[in-house]
Amino acid sequence: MLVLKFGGTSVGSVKNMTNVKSIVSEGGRKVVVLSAMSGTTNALVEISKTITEGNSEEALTLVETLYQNYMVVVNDLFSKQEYIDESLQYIDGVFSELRDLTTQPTNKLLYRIIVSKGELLSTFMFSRFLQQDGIKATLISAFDFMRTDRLQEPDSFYIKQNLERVLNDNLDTEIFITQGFICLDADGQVSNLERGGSDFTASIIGAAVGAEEVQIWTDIDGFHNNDPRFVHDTDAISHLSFDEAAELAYFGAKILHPQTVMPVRDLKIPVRIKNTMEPAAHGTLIDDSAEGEGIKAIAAIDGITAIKIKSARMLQASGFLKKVFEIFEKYHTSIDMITTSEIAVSLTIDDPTYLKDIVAELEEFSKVEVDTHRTIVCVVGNNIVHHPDTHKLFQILQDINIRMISYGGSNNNISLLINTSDKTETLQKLHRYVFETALA
Ligand SMILES: Nc1ncnc2c1ncn2[C@@H]1O[C@H](COP(=O)(O)OP(=O)(O)O)[C@@H](O)[C@H]1O
Ligand SMILES: N[C@@H](CC(=O)OP(=O)(O)O)C(=O)O
Repeated sequence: MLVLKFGGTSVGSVKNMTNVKSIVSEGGRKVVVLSAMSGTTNALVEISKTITEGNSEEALTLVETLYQNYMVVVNDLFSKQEYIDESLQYIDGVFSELRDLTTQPTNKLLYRIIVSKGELLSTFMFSRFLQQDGIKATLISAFDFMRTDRLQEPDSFYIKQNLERVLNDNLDTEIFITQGFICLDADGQVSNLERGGSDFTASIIGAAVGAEEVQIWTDIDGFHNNDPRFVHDTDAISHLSFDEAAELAYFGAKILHPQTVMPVRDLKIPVRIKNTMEPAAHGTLIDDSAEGEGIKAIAAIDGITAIKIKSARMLQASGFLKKVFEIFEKYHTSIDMITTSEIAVSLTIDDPTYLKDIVAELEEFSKVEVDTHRTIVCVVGNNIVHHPDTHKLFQILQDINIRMISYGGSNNNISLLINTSDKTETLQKLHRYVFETALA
């Protein structure tokens, strides 16, 4: 069994959906996980935000604009009248629900119901697109098996049991199509795996069915050695270990959802990143073997807040860090980077939801400084901490104001905290140096 996930761009046009059709119609039994058509989830988030702001008239206008886009897609996608009629009926149902929702009182559930519609629309239309060509494909609802527990983690036992049941109900099916991103929560309410979560859906399914491989099909020829949105001349990496891929994804490589590697790592199920527009390209293989020395890739994550906690009480006192960490734990806020001196500790968080509460509690026993708009740049490679030339990175960045350095936490990762305004320059300088010297 294979699991293939196609992202927003891959299902974002008739041309790309035609590529996806030819990719999925080859080979054996598979589960195909689809995202919403590109732009749809953003539009749904905007609709939900507009409703929350109390502007239901504007929300209705946004719903109508999106509806018109789908009318065009149906006309382009289908040639046979029965498929046009069936799709129009489905789309009309979804959009009449969205119109009703524009006047409902807002809450988290309303948002989740609204954003779930993108994947429901794309999977419905793609399954009918295959059927129009006589390709047998069964649409299965993620709501029938994909569920999170009280800690909002995937409920792997529930998922395995229910997915097996759904697959066994359709023993003669070769191609299953399902929605990425969406799921039910522990109370059985509509929920999701957070933005970009379809990759995570694919690896959760891969683990549940014991897949041979999980394939992430996207709009680029693999995991690149730097962020192509900020640096020219980046190259696809042919191989990454699970650890390397996880670090890069966690520290901002948008191509992979940060949690994707988690469900498959222990089961040693490889993840392959492929380009829907260029299926013959090698792509990137992610598995449990580490190979080569030197820097493999650079990534950056914005929206980081740095917190410096200074206290005379820290001097030669044990238990100070415990006290600090307990506050972050209390507010379910995870810490990304940390450096300490004898009288101060600096750390970073990427979720500032509870920043005010955290600072208030820290100020009860220390002096606190907060810096927002920071970026973590992360350099990843096999055993780079021990590479004799690694220190030269800091010479290259002598004009950049580096606020924190994390070196030696793992052998494979060096992280630097910089001002977000210096991000592009930092990525470009590192790229030029690293990939044109012996460090690569
Ligand atoms: N290191 C990287 N390698 C490849 N792509 C990257 C990297 N960092 C950022 N990206 C961006 O990620 C995009 C693909 O991710 P995403 O938009 O989530 O795809 P999809 O819609 O297929 O899920 C690429 O088009 C590229 O601009
Ligand atoms: N549609 C969702 C889930 C997703 O994973 O999308 P994509 O695969 O296009 O990044 C989102 O936009 O967040």
